[in-house]
Amino acid sequence: MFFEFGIKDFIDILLVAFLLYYTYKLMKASGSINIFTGILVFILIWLVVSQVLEMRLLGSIFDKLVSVGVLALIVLFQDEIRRFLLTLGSHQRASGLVRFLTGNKKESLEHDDIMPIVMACISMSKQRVGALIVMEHNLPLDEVLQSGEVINADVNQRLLENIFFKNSPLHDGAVVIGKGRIRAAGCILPVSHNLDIPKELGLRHRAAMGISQQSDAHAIIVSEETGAISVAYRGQFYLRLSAEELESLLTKDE
Ligand SMILES: Nc1ncnc2c1ncn2[C@@H]1O[C@H](COP(=O)(O)OP(=O)(O)OP(=O)(O)O)[C@@H](O)[C@H]1O
Repeated sequence: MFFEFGIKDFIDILLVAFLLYYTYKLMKASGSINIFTGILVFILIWLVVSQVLEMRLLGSIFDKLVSVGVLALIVLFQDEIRRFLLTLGSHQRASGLVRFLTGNKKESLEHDDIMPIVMACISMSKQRVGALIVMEHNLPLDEVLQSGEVINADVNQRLLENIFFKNSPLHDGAVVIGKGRIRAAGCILPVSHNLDIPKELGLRHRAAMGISQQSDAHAIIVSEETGAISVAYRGQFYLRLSAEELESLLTKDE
């Protein structure tokens, strides 16, 4: 019997390799790399038992475990799956196509809206005022918005500084900016449990990382301790940014 290997098989293998690599990257970002290794080992044992050794009893037990396991994995990794689909959907070309088909305009901040945010961060950094600002893009952050107080005001440097001023009742939590407006303050973000985050970065940074892993938002952090300005975006930190770096990161059209 000849083993035929065509272009379709090549694409098949390439897609599986891509899927595995992407799953690995997502799991690494969310700190669940050991679970990924465990699943791979389990699949390997399952294949050997049922396909190579053809052990029917053990094979059928493993088959049952796999069908239940798929459901368990969906529940366990709902955030990662959501992020994977989001990344696919918010890829520049894909979202461009969706906007073209639905006739929606891109909801991003204009350069004029970004400057007050950059200026506010620079000013707060100099005064060692801690801040956490989330910039909503294509994925709506309704749950996060509901956890805070509605503001619905123009993006304004002095208002941002006022919100994060130490004695302000709304200084705790995050400000969410979206659709060209300061939408809410005092918002609670999901905290990332990624074990790779350096120990010196506390809860403010973990909260920024959390929302960047679950959405396409930029999360800007001004450290109260060091005054450093950092951004979490798509599960990655950009630490100790200058004003120019912050501006270019926020205006970059992904
Ligand atoms: N889940 C969360 N959602 C929104 N804001 C949060 C969350 N967790 C913490 N914060 C904010 O972060 C503040 C605590 O920051 P903490 O000192 O732990 O962080 P940090 O990353 O070390 O930052 P800093 O360098 O400013 O100290 C809280 O007062 C609160 O305003």
